[in-house]
This record gives sequence, C-alpha cells and structure tokens, in this order.
Amino acid sequence: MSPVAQPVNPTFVGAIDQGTTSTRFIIFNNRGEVVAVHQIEFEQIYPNPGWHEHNPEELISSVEQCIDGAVEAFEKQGHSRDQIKAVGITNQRETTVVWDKTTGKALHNAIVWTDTRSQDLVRKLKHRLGSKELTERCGLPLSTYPSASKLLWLLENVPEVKAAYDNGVLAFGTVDTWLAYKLNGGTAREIYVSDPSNASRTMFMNLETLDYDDELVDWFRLDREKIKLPKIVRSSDPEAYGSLASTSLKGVKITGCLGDQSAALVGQKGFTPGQAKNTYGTGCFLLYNVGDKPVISTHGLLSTVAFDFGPGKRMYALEGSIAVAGSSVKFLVDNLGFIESSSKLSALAETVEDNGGVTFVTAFSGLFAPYWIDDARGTLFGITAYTQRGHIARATLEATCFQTKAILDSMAKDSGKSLAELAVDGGMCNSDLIMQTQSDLIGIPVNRPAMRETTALGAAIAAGLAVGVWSDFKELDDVNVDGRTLFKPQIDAASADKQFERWEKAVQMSKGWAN
Ligand SMILES: Nc1ncnc2c1ncn2[C@@H]1O[C@H](COP(=O)(O)OP(=O)(O)O)[C@@H](O)[C@H]1O
Ligand SMILES: O=P(O)(O)OC[C@H](O)CO
Repeated sequence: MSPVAQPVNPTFVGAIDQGTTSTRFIIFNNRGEVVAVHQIEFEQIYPNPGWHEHNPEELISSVEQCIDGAVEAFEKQGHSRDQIKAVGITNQRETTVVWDKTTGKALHNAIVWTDTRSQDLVRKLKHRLGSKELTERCGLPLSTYPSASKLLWLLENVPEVKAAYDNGVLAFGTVDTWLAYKLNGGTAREIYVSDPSNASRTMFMNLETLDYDDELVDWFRLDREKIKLPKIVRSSDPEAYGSLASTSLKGVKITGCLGDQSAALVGQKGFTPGQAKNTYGTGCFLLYNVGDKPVISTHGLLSTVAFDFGPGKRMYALEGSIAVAGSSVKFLVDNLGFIESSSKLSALAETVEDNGGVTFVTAFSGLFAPYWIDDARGTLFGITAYTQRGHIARATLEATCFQTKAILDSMAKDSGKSLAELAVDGGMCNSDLIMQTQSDLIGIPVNRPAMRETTALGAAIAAGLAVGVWSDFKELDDVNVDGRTLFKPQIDAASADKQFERWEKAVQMSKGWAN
C-alpha cells in the first residue's frame, strides 16, 4: 500500500484543556491526530470538608507552561510554530473566579465546581419565591453545583469581593473567561467573554436566547449596574477571544471555546440529535444531543448548550452529571494509599471476583444526577470481616457505572428513546474492566476511541472551524474513527438489574448524613 501523501505545509491547531486535576496543551494536525502534548497537574486545595479551591494564578501558569512545553516538543519534530493556525480553549465548567477589573488580580481562590460550601445558602434560596421556575429558563437545578451560588457565597463572605462589587470593579467568570482574559494580557486588552456552553452553567443565562436573563440575575439579587457579566459569544469565533499575549505562541488567535463536556461531545463528533457521549474524568458527564431546541428534563437531568457554531449549528444537550468518578480513584490513591497510581485500580479490583457484597456510594459532594441529594456523603455499605481492598476497589469503579445506568434510564424517560451504544472517553475509560462493567450494567455496547483526547480535540475543532482548517462538519468525517474498541454486555439483564437494585437501595440509605 502506498503511503498517504502529506500536504507540503500542513496546518495544526492547539487546544488548551484546563481540567479539574490537570492542564494540557495538545497540538493536533488537520486529521485530528495528536502531534505534541504537555500536561501538568496542579494543586488541589481543600481548606475545609466539602470545600475545593484552585489558585487562579496557578491555572494560568500551568496553561502557559503547557503551551511552551508542547510547542518545544512540536518543534523538535521539525515543525514550525507558525504552522499552528489557531488555539481553542476547553475547561472545567462552573468553577468560579472573581477578580478586580482595574488590577486584573484574582480576589479569591477559584471555587471549584465540586465545592459544597454554599449548601446552606442554597437551602435558603430554595425557599425564595420562584425557585422552582429557574430550571425552565436556565436548565440547571438550584444546587451548589452551578456558579451562581458560589458567586453569592463570595459576595456574602469575602469583604474584598463585596467591596469590588460595591465599587463596580468586580469581574466574575467561569474558567474560560478567566483564561481568555489573562492569556490576552488582562487589563491591557480586557477580553471579557464566555461561550454559551460555559455561560449556561452559571444559572444567569437564558437557554432560549443564549443571553443573560435579567429576571434570573434579579432573582439572585445581583445588580447588573455593579457587576458586568462577560459577553456571551459563539463557541467558534475568529475575533471575539483575542490572541495569546505571551508564551511561545504569542500572537496566535484564540478562536474556539467550549466547556469540557461540550468539547468532548464535539470531539466525539456528536453533531446530530440522538448522539451521546460519556466522559469519565474527575467527574463523569453524559451528554445527549437533543437538537436545536432545549429539552427540560423531568427526571433529574440538566439541560445545557452543547455548542454554538452559529445559525443551524447550535445544539442543546440533556446532561447527566456525576460529581465523583476519577476523583474516587484518586481518593483510593492519595487518601487511603490503596494503590500507587490510578492506572493500578483495575489490577487491584481484579484480585477479587466481585464486590463481595460491598457498595460504595461515592457522594463526596452529595449526589448529582439524577438524584440531586445534597446531604448525602460518601458511604460504604456491606463491609464484613471478609472484605478486602480489592472489593472496595471494585465497589469504587462500579459506583460511576451504576450512576451512569441511572442517568441513562432517566434519559430514556425524558427523550422516549434508548441509546444503542455509548461513546466514551476521559481518564477512567483507560480501564478495560471499568468499560466492561459499564457495558454489563447498561446492556448496550460501550465504544471507546483509540485517541482519547476527545475534549481537547473538540476545542481544536471549534478553533479550527473558525479559521478554515476545517470548513464544515463533513470534513471531519474521517477524524478519530480508527482503532475503536467495542465492549459488549457479557451478563444477562436480570443479574444487572439485581446489582442495580442494591445500588439504588444504598443511594437511599446514604441520604441525610450532612443534614
Ligand atoms: N487506568 C485508570 N483507571 C481508573 N481511573 C483512571 C485511570 N487513568 C486515569 N484515571 C482517573 O481519571 C481521572 C483523570 O481523567 P481526566 O480525563 O484527565 O480528568 P480531568 O479532565 O477531570 O482532569 C483521574 O481522576 C484518575 O484517577
Ligand atoms: O474535570 P472534568 O473533566 O471532570 O469536568 C468537570 C466538569 O466540567 C464540571 O462540570
């Protein structure tokens, strides 16, 4: 077979993937293949039980180091940095950053999406007239998860933040906004934007208009005179996100931006209604493309913007969000010392045949979809003198698979359709055992790509579409199709149902602990 001819001067796109536990910069060629990558883990700050913070300056420096590291590796392969035509951003969503517009300095650590410190505040808000109607407008339930309650907590508890608000100099952003602002040089250019897939995670954006909804903002008693929110622009835009003010890619335009779960859907090419993906990262998030109109769930799912690539290319998704997935594996590594690294989880789980009667409800931040139980906390059931570390490892990985099953059941009820196959990605999907367990429990094949950096690929696609690296979705047909692995169900439905019943019982029993 003759080798495929390569273009004389191939083009590349960079993607910043700023996740919950690590930052990556990945350079893709126009066939969607990874050419160079640099990844850095950064500090997870847990000041109190249930609190979770990141240092906003460290997020920026991790991005800058990753860009420089990946570009160095790229150039070592004989490429030149001016072949990189654009950069896309994808990021952990909901995580809230506040800064002073006049100095560009953060006023507090970023409050991470998993953080439950606003639990009491949320309980009080639930009694406010109109709380039940919020979801219909913004797609999200009133909980500690979206950015709104995190911002209110900062205003109530951090005097510097309140003073900046009163003086009209407070800037608020999800991580995409913070990155775009700082990477453009901060106060020098004042790029203050967000895309709809990120803005839809604040509770301030109206899903229909893709703009802020005055009634939503008023409901939270925020004064728009005092706090100007970032401008919402398309997920793929040649101008709105500015360009890199420093690093080895100084001057390269940022032309794409997507929340990480939306980016993974794009990276899996879930462009058409009925397509879905499940990303097993720190948390686990199933997004199901529902088309160009939002669908409000009546079964515990969120409604969110999948992506906005302009008229005719604007899609919504139903989302099942699981707060704890890979983080439970990290918990076994970092807190309990069960294994030396996450990649050893499967080996430990395989030292036993089954979970030995152990169920682990990994509700470290309460339980998200489809249960939304904010007062549940991590609970291990069924421990006996027989229990080994392997049983707990197995129960840990099963927890995410069970919750995914509960989400798929809700999705079938909301959409009236069942998935034929589940596309997967994210760190935890590296484990064959987890993927096989998942397929067994949901009774459909699980389809894993060989190239698992789908989140970064999604950001690269958003950026590349804006500058003509790809002119439309059709040109992406051949991207990320080779080498996929299919895990097919190997147990019968009755035994999967029996296991799931025990999980549901455990979920009910984990309620109320943090009340
Ligand atoms: N082989 C593996 N088995 C189980 N979990 C894994 C494995 N490899 C990585 N993980 C988990 O995946 C998570 C990282 O996935 P990633 O997609 O990079 O997350 P994020 O984007 O949230 O930072 C970590 O929490 C880690 O514990
Ligand atoms: O860090 P991840 O990949 O688990 O994703 C975080 C989500 O965006 C939170 O909603």
